[in-house]
Amino acid sequence: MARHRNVRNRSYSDDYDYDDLYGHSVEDESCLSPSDTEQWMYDRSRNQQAISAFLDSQNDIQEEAEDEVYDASHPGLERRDSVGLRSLNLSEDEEARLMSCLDELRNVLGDSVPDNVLIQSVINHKFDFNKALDEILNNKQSKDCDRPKEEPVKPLPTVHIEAAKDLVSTTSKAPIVISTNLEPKAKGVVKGFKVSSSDGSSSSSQTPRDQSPIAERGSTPKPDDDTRIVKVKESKVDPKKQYTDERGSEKDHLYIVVIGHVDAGKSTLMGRILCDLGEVSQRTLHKYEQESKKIGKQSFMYAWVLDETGEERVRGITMDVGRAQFETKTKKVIILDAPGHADFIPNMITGAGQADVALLVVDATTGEFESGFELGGQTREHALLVRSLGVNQLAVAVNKLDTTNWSQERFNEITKKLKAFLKQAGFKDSDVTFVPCSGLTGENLIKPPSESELLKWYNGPCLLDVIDNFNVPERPVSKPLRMSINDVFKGTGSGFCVAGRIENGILNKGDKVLVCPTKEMAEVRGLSINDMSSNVAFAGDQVSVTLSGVDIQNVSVGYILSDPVQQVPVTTRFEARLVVFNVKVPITKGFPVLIHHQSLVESANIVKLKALLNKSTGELVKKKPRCLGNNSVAVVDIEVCRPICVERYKDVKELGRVMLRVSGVTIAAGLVTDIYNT
Ligand SMILES: Nc1nc2c(ncn2[C@@H]2O[C@H](COP(=O)(O)OP(=O)(O)OP(=O)(O)O)[C@@H](O)[C@H]2O)c(=O)[nH]1
Repeated sequence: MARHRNVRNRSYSDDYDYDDLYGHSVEDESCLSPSDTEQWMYDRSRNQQAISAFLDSQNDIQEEAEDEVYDASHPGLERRDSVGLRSLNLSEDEEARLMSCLDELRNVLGDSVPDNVLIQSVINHKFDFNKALDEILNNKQSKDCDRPKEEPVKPLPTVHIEAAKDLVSTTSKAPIVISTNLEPKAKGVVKGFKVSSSDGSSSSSQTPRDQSPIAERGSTPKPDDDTRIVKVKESKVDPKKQYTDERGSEKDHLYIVVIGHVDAGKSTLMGRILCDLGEVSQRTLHKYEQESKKIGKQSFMYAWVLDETGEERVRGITMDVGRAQFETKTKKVIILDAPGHADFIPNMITGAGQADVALLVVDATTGEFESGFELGGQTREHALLVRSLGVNQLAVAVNKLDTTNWSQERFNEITKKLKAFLKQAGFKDSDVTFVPCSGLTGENLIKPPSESELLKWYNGPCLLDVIDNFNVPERPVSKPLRMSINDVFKGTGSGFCVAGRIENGILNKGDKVLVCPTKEMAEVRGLSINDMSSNVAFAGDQVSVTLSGVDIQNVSVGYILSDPVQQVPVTTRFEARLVVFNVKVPITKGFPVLIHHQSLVESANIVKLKALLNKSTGELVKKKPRCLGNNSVAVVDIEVCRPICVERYKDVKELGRVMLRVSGVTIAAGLVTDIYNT
C-alpha cells in the first residue's frame, strides 16, 4: 500500500520537534536524511547556473511559444538524431562530457533549442556548460530582440505570461495576460507579491482583471521597463469533454479519510476490509500474523496492513497517513487512514484536506467511547476539523461492538450523543449514517451481519454499502489549475517529484505550471495517479508530478502549482471569518497562531478584530470587538509571516479554508473572505 510521505516534510513546531526535514522526503527503507540524500544522489540541477541568476544580470529574454520553430543561429545543423555523434570524432570521455552538458542544458532550456545547436555550442566552449548556456541564451535573446512588434525589455523583476495567440481556449473567460514579480533564485527570499481583492474567479492582483492596462485575451501586453514575456500555450480541449472521454467509463474515485480517537480501531477496520475484499494476499496476512505474534501485538495484525513503518508497528499507533484502495460496486475508494493520537493532528489535517468524505470510528467499549468523546479525546476535535475542512458526508462506525455483546442500548446511547454533537458541528442528519460493526471480527463490514445478537435489532446496510452510497463531489475540471503540494521528493529519473491533490482544473503531461508562492515556471515531465503512470490528471485526483525547470530547493510542502495565466493569489494578509472553538485566553489584537492551510503550516498573527457576528444568523453584533471568546464567530484580519497562496472561499473552497492552532490545540477554523494587496 502506498504511504504518504507528508508527515516527514513539515514543520510541526507546535506539537513536537522535528528534524529539519521541511519540504523533503526520506524514504522509509533507506533511512537517509535529506542532507545525506542530497550528498549522495545525483541531482542534475546541482551546480547548474540558476536561470534567474543569469537573467538578473542579462537583458530580458522572450521565450518562444512551444509550437514555434527555433530559427537556429547555426544553420545547417539539425536535431541530435541527424547529427550523428560519431561524425564528431569524440573520445569516449568527451562523448560522456558532451552528454552530461546536454542533459544539464536541457534541464535549463527544455526543448526550446535544437540539439544540434546545443552540441555545437558545447563543443565550441570545450564542454564548459556555463559558457555554452550563456552563448545559447544570448543568441536566443538577440534573435528575439530582432523580432518585429515585441519591444525589447530591460532586466526583470516582472514577468508577463501570455497565452499563445493562435489557440482558442475553452478553459477560461478571463483575459490572459498577467504580470508577476519574479524574485531571483539567488536571493532565496520571497517578497513583493501583490494581491488585491478583485471579484473574479481569482482574486490576485496578478490576475488578468487587475492588470489593466495590460490587455485582454489574445492581445499583446505593453511591457514596462521591468518586464519579460513568457508564452504559455493554452489547451484547445474542452476540459469537461476531456474528463468525460478519459473517465466516463471508469468508476468514480472517492477519497475517504478515516478519523477517530487513538485506538478506536481505525487501521484494524480498514485492514480487515482490505483483507476481506481480497486486496491483501493470504501470504501477506499470514506473515503479519506471525510477525505481530512475535512482538506480542497479534491483535494489531490487520492494522499492519496500513501501519507500515517499524515504529508504528512497535508502538501500535498510526503516525503517518496510511493509504490504500479498494473498489465498491460503483466506486474506486482511496482510503486515507489518519492517526488518532493528539500529537499527530497536523498529519490528520493533511489527510482530511485531501478527502471527499469521512469515516468516523468510535470505540463502543464501556468507558472507551467516553474517553474519546467526553474527556478531551480526539473524537470531537477530528469531527470538527473535517467539517471545517469542508467534508460534509460522514459515516460513523460504532466499532468494537463485540465487546458489548452487540448491545443495542450501547449503540443507541452512542448514536444519540454523537447525533447531537455532529449537528452542532454542522453536519446534516441526512448526511450522517451510523453503522454497528467490529473491525476485528469483520462483522457487518463488507456483507450483512451474521451475528445473531446483532441481527435481533439491526437490518441496515453494512459499512461497504454505506461507503458505496456516498455522493462523489463534482470535480471542478473547468476552473484554472490549482494543485496543493503535500510532498516533495526525488524521483528515479531526471527532475524531481511533488505529490498532492488537484483541487481545480486539469494537469497534462507537458504542461507549464507556475510554482507558487515563489512564482517559478516548471514543466510537467510525468504524472502518476495511485502509482500508475498517466498522461492527464483531473480535479479531485491525488497525483505525483515529475517537474523540471525548477530547483527542488525552491519547492516546498504547502506550495501550490498554479495555472500560469490565471494565477493563485499570493499574500501575507487576508480577511477571514472565524469560528472560535477552544481558547484558554480570549483572542485579542496581535494574537499569535499557527495557520494550517492545506499542507502548509505558517506562523501568523490575528492583527485586527473587525466584527463580532451572531453565530446563527451571521448578523453584526459588534464592530471592532476587543476580544473573542469560545464559540464566537468573528471577522478578523490575519497576517502571515511569509507569503502564502490562498483563495477566497467563494472562489476556490478548498484553498479558502484555514485552521488556527496554538500549542498543539485547534482553536479556530476560518473561511477566507478577502485577500489584501501586500
Ligand atoms: N475487540 C475488538 N478489538 C478491536 C477491534 N478493532 C480494533 N481492536 C483493537 O484495538 C486496538 C487498536 O486498534 P488500531 O486499529 O490500531 O486502532 P487505531 O484507531 O487505528 O489506532 P491509531 O491509528 O493509533 O489511533 C488493537 O489492539 C486492535 O486489535 C474490534 O472490533 N474489536
